Amino acid sequence: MIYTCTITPSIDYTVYLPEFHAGELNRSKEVYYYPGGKGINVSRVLKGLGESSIALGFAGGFTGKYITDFLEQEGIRTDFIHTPEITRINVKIKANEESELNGPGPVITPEQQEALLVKMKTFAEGDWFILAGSLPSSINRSFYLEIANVCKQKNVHFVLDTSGPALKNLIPAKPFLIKPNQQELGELFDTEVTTIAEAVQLANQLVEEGVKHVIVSMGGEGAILATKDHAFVAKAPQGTVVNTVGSGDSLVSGFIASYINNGDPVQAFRYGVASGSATAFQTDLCKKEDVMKLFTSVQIIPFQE
Ligand SMILES: Nc1ncnc2c1ncn2[C@@H]1O[C@H](COP(=O)(O)OP(=O)(O)OP(=O)(O)O)[C@@H](O)[C@H]1O
Ligand SMILES: O=P(O)(O)OC[C@@]1(O)O[C@H](CO)[C@@H](O)[C@@H]1O
Repeated sequence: MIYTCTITPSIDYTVYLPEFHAGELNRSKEVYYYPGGKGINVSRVLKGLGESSIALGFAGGFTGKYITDFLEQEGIRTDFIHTPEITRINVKIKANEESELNGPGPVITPEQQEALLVKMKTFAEGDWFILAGSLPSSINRSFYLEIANVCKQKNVHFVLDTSGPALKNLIPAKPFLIKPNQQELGELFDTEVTTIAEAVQLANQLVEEGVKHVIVSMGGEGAILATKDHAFVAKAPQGTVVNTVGSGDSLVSGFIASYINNGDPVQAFRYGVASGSATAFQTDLCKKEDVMKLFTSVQIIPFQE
């Protein structure tokens, strides 16, 4: 079974308008209310790619109920721990440029943290656990290490898509896959990543530290994949960008959906990049038919200095 875990879910209130003027009243004729948060996006994309998952994490209030109902209507199983706080609403403005306004995550009590660990006790060998999205610093870092430890003890594939200190602290847990974007990779090493060669060099360092697969997503440029055996560069397909929110999550989902069926990281990488771009080219997250249309146009080449 694949479990996704979103500690800080959201409703993504996405507003389209031709131009956005800060400091003025802006009116939009096209808005969407999608369940969001990186793990939840992964569950939704997996479903669209024909794979089932169970969405774990913390949700509360009317917004938490909206998310739960939405996912269940899409046929996605949920097992959220309820918070007294309402789940945040993140605002995404799609105008001449993309702007985002994300709220803070909830306070998670020690009892609620324990409740998540109890759910993890039922995991079986070979399962997948995808911890994705921001990890509030109000939660002690030892909790995240404990989560990673449960995965290790149970031989569960641990996939991590987060950023900042939480990402840094969990590298020693040797995840199966991490997917920083270019900026997040730079933050991890306290530098700025401007070229593919720099991204590959830093990704290789993470592989040396024990991460099995490092994918660095680079928006419209594509992505790179580093493993202990090789490094590949993928060029993203061309298309009209509509909404890139969730494209990184789609890359992760596509990689996993393919890998669990063929165990081939390069094929999985191609499918992942096609999934990321398929999402970038539409308002909602991608489905299998969108990905298949782009799959063959993703160019993958071995990295050369
Ligand atoms: N402008 C674009 N054109 C084509 N493909 C894109 C574009 N932007 C993103 N993608 C696709 O989506 C993948 C992930 O994009 P990106 O690097 O923006 O992820 P991210 O920053 O993690 O996104 P998010 O946090 O919103 O999910 C890219 O590797 C690429 O395949
Ligand atoms: O605040 P976080 O947890 O870093 O990111 C949350 C978020 O921006 O990420 C997803 C896209 O990847 C959106 O659905 C959601 O609003």
